[in-house]
Amino acid sequence: MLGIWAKLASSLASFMFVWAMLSQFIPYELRSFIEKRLTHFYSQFHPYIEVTIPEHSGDHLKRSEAYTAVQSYLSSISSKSAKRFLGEIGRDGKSVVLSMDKHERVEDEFRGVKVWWICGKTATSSSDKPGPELMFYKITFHQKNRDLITEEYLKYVVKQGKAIKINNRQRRLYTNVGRYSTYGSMWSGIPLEHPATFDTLAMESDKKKEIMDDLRKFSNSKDFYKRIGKAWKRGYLLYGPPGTGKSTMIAAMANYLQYDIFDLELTAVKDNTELRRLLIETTSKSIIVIEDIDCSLQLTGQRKKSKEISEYNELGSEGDGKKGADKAAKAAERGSSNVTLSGLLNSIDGIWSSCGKERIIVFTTNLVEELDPALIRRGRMDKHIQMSHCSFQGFKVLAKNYLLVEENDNEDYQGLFDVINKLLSQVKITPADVAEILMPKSCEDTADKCLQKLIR
Ligand SMILES: Nc1ncnc2c1ncn2[C@@H]1O[C@H](COP(=O)(O)OP(=O)(O)OP(=O)(O)O)[C@@H](O)[C@H]1O
Repeated sequence: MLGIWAKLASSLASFMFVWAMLSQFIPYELRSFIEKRLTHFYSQFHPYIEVTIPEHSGDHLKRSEAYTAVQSYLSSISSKSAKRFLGEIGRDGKSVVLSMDKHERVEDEFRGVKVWWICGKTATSSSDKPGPELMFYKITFHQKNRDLITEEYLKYVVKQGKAIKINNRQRRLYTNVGRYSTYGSMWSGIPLEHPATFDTLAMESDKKKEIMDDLRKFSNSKDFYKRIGKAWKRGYLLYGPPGTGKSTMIAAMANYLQYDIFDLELTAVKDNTELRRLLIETTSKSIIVIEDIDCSLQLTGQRKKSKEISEYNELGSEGDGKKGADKAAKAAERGSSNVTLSGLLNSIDGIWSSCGKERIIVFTTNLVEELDPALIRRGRMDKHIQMSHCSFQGFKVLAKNYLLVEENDNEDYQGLFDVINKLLSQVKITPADVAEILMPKSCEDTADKCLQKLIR
């Protein structure tokens, strides 16, 4: 029996070899006609089904989403079973990204059912001559598993592949530059490499957990938003004194969800039309940030503006002088932008209701009570988060970040931590100030000394 199969296999191999040699001399149209007929003939007796996922679907020049998702999925599983790889340097310039080599076969298993993937190239045809070669992935499986594979496995592959792609992609921080770039965009992007995470954020742990749960729930709620007929968006208002970690929180949010950040500088936006265009250009899975919204908009005219300038100048003289002065300058400058409150509200509501992509918008402010209620009403800014002065829990996070010490590491620290705990309940100090004091400035600055300095 084995002998018959061996003979069959060897004749098939010889046939394939001869065909490969001969086919080079056969005109393209005739060759593809014969190949189609042979494939049809072969499929009559073959109990396996093949599904091809081409690089491009239809006339689109962009790679199809299914193709790139399959590619990411297969790169992740092929490291286990493929024998040959194509290696490429990743976008970060350091990591090596492996993908399947041409004609490499990769086996996968789904609920006990085996499938085989192959990566190949095919020549496209235009009316008179062969077109460029295009890549494809082909999956082969037994026909008895048709429903499982086409209805469940392929969806699973695309979902997994998209998640892998998002995790691997280099996230970016975009700012609006006030003019068009060479690509015709008003946004200019750089890699987002802010290291802040919720672990390093000084804040009470239950408050952190509540925000993380809210973010996760939002990003997993595509179907929910579709069902209730609302745009897939969520607004956060972060308010509190300067130096309490509002910008740090935004970076932690982006790192947690693997989103890009679009930092919108409203004072650089000419008018409402330009604002609308900027918002339309933002991509899915992004956080649109308007920092210091109170300084960015012409809310109630000149009188208010001059009041703000003096308030920020006072803020500047209290502590973080540069920031206070910056904000005063911003408040003075904003008269040059013609963006109006109603323009902002219409742009935000308009863009979000018309596209099905997930977006978070964050406003930050030091003066929440000054904001127009329409701007921050629930439904627009769904979650209001107060960033407050440093609590004992927040201090413990900073001590761990900056000095690598914890309360019960030894008795000395325990004593110092107790004093700090008591002091923090009486003194208002921002996490930024605590961080600055805890930061060792020389080799002599031991953890003990930095903690003593904070107490003083
Ligand atoms: N809650 C925090 N957790 C960890 N680090 C913090 C926190 N708050 C402030 N810091 C530190 O202080 C610096 C300034 O903080 P950040 O810019 O996030 O404050 P902010 O509230 O956005 O200030 P502003 O309102 O002036 O923009 C940060 O670089 C960070 O090192």
